[in-house]
Amino acid sequence: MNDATRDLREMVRAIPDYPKTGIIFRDVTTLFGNAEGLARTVDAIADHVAGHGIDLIAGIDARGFILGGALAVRMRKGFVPIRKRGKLPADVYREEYSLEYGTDEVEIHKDAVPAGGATVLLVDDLIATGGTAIAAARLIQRAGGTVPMAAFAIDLPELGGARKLAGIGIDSYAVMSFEGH
Ligand SMILES: O=P(O)(O)OC[C@H]1O[C@H](OP(=O)(O)OP(=O)(O)O)[C@H](O)[C@@H]1O
Ligand SMILES: Nc1ncnc2[nH]cnc12
Repeated sequence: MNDATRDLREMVRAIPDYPKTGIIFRDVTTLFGNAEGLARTVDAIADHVAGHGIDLIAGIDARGFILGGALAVRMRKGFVPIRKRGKLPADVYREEYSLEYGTDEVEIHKDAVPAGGATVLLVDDLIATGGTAIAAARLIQRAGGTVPMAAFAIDLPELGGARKLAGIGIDSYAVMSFEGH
């Protein structure tokens, strides 16, 4: 871990014994609320993915919209929202996935990827078990996109999400990681 990454980690608020789950909640509102924290997180991802032929950025509802939206502007790419069930107005594809507690569903517009396909960077604030990111990647693929890479502000490596993404051929990059969860 270099000094820059240590500074960013210190901007993430840890909430121990988060209600109902008992997890340490890694709160990015403090990171994104800091001008340097947000800009340097976005810059780190933009630098990492430069030269990989990304056509579009897809962000996951809700915290992935903050990072993905900022990154799309920084990279001058369009933004595709992957939303929780029932929010998108036009025809959708839907995937169900498991969380640490319970299940949820995400959707993408069927026409989110232009005809002929596109290389899409998947973005979210955090990867834990990987259930959300894998469901989102499937949606992009069903809409005709290719997903070579996914990028996160935070990885919780003990929960194995990045390994699961690698298992379906998606490289992941995280600006910082936290042991424990
Ligand atoms: O890797 P996983 O185990 O799937 O967990 C990661 C997901 O959990 C959080 O979202 P959450 O479902 O809490 O929704 P929110 O962004 O609306 O708060 C986080 O923003 C990721 O999307
Ligand atoms: N530990 C955690 N902190 C914040 N968001 C999460 N989403 C899944 N696990 C999380």
